[in-house]
Amino acid sequence: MPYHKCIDYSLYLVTDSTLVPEGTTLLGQVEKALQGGVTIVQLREKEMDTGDFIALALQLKTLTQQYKVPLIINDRIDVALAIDADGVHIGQDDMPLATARRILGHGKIIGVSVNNTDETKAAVDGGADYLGIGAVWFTSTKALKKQPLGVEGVTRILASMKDRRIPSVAIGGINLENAEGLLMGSFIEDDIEGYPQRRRLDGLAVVSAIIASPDPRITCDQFTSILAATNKALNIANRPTVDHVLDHVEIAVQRIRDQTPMVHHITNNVVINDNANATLAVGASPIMSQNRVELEELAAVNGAMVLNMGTLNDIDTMVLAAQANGRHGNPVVLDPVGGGATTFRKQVVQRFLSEAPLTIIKGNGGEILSMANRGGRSRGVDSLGGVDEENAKAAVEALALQHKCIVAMTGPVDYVSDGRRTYAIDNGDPMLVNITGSGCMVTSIVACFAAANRSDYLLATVSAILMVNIASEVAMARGDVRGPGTFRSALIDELYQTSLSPNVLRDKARLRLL
Ligand SMILES: Cc1ncc(COP(=O)(O)OP(=O)(O)O)c(N)n1
Ligand SMILES: Cc1nc(C(=O)O)sc1CCOP(=O)(O)O
Repeated sequence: MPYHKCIDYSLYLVTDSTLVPEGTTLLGQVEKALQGGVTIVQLREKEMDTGDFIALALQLKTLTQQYKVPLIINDRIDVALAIDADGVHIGQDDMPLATARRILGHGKIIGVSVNNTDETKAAVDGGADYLGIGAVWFTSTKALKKQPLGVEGVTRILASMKDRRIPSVAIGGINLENAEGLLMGSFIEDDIEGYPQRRRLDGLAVVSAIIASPDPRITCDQFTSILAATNKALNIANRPTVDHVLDHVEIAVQRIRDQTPMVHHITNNVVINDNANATLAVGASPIMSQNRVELEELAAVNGAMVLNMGTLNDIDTMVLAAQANGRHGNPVVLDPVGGGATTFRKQVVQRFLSEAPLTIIKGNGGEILSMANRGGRSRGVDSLGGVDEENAKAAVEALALQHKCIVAMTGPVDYVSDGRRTYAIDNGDPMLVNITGSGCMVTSIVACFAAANRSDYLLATVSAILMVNIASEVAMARGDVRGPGTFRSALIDELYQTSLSPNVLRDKARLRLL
């Protein structure tokens, strides 16, 4: 099953088949590393013929998919395309980033090697998904063209991404002895335009210390413990700041408009027209088919899938459609409408959780609390009663960790989490509760953002919810809005591509990192 989740760069294995110990194989070493907690794998083969490279990459893809870990291909975009890998890593002497992006599109991860602040700026401005900062230290794995950076040089590069930060891993000479010093030593804290910024490496990229280890599982266990201990010591866990998220909203909106992803909805009869219009308004393309015959074909061209439980007709088709989208690597968004209201609906939710590859679950307070077994009252499809922040945070985090997906709980305050990072969004006009299906509209827009922003589904979800909420505030402030009827039309207007500029979003956003 393809990878659907947020990218965890924390323990990044870069392979080298020339370094595997005698009596072992590359695939065997990678499997042990995966068992030990590697979170992302890059296939790096410098001397292999294309045919052999593709054959090995396919085998590795089968393996990484079993562990739900993304597979990146070093340098070779042709190989990445041939095996439909999750992305590529390119160096300064490889294909230019803009060309790679044009070929691969925005659905794939592109990492770029950087060794100084100019390269860093160019990679960030050029739309890289992550940076490989190196070399930190001398290494016998590769002949270096530039002087190693040391911890100080890595820190300088991290600090240079002052107001635009993208995930960053360090590479070169990293082992169990120096990893902690690197993570602790390159941590920086500063204050940018009133926002406290904490920055640290998002991960360690390691070749020889893992691939040449007599037991990669134990080695990776030890790296994982070091990463956890430093996270605890620094009291952070790869949490992008509010400022970074706001930067991302601008990019995320633009990506939908550039890509016009198709979003397949199996949604409820009450909201189908509004869902389609909201999808169109943000720049995506809706298709509302419920017909099983065409679902595989649709999944091949879709950008994302919405499963909305409101009127629940053909549940088998919903599961099959989600699975088809999963096979094609499309994010699947579940809206468990009324999920806690009846025994039947609770059973359907359980079926989706076990059989559908869910990327994002978006529900109201009652639905999410019910799924997290923390109470949750519903009347029909409406949520009853308020949810205090502590309980909301605990519920979204627990559910996200349990199901390895993004969870969003919408209400007067919206909470979005991947289990490690949780955001609260205080925007949104109260008039939203007076139009039926406003929550379903949010789900459609979450799917649009997820379709076009696959490298970080948490940020995609936060961006989507912010956009709808701010659009509701802008709509309500208009002189021509007199009640729910005019508000509904105004909301679609404000979601429409040209009306809600990134600057308006940035000015109005009330977002908190919990
Ligand atoms: C995560 C990561 N960072 C840096 C590199 C180095 O890539 P590149 O500069 O292309 O050099 P080669 O790997 O091709 O020798 C990397 N591979 N991975
Ligand atoms: C592949 C690679 N790239 C580097 C860079 O500086 O960009 S250093 C490097 C090799 C890292 O190997 P090891 O973990 O065995 O030291």
